[in-house]
Amino acid sequence: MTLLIEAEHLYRYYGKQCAVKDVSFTLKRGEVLGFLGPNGAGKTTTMQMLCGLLTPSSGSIKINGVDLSANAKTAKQSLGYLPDTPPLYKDLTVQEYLHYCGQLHGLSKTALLPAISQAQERCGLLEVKRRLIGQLSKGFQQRLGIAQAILHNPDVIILDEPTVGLDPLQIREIRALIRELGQSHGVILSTHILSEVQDSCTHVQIIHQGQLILHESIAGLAQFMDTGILQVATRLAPDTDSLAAIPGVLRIEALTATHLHIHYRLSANPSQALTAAIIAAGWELQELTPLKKSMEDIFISLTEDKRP
Ligand SMILES: Nc1ncnc2c1ncn2[C@@H]1O[C@H](COP(=O)(O)OP(=O)(O)OP(=O)(O)O)[C@@H](O)[C@H]1O
Repeated sequence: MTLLIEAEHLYRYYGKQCAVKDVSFTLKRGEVLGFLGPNGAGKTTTMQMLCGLLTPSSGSIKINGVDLSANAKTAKQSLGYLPDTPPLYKDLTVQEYLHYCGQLHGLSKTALLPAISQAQERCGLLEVKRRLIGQLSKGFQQRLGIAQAILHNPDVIILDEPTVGLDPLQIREIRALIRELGQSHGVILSTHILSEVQDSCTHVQIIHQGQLILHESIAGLAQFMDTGILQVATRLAPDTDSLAAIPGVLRIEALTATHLHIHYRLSANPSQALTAAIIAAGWELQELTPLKKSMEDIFISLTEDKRP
């Protein structure tokens, strides 16, 4: 299967400042890659290089197997881009605007109308297609921004902060749309919102001071979320010495006589043995939950580790 994006050893200098350092990654169809990083980390610079708006100082980008610098026009046909501020003309109707965008994308006359209808349908715009863009809510304007990005049915969709400024209901709708797009395309979205990555993405990538410090599947993030602590509650006070003797248990932190934090070796999770021991002793188990780090905790620990 052809990779939709192959970015290899990307560097970008602004004068002497190196904004992006040796960034390499790939994107496949069916992946939604969340691109995270603190302010000034290099997200926009990287996204603009991927879209062909900024030339890398060195390194190479292939879009759907086509080299972006050698064959920009062909490579860009596989790309749809939503900048952080959608390029909308407020005096046009939704239909007129998409017509104009379709012409810019080079769609033929016969392809144009079906493409507009399909994009409107996918983005939930059919009910407002005759309305002036300036009169639409921010949520509908954002959907329209996405519609112009997918109008020519590109393989790769790049979305810069797609949910900024939307209300919670609109955010939920746009995230559902992104997940749906991810099933048949490859999507990259940049965001500051960590929950957005867990909610909409299949993969996450964190950039810090120009360098990638994490590229993981959302499933693979589980290993970073383990704290090695079980939260245990019982109705009757257990004998902590006998629990501490169970293989895998490192130490027991008693919050109260019946609420414990049991620290364990990650390679030997003692949940089953603890459950069995507590039940057998008649201490009445009420809770046994692994404590997990949040995305925020992971993000902070990864970026703090790399501070100069
Ligand atoms: N045109 C430019 N000229 C000089 N320096 C720039 C330019 N654009 C970006 N930079 C610098 O490059 C670094 C990376 O910026 P970039 O905009 O890519 O980061 P970002 O992760 O998108 O940040 P934000 O989340 O704040 O948008 C920053 O230090 C920024 O000041």
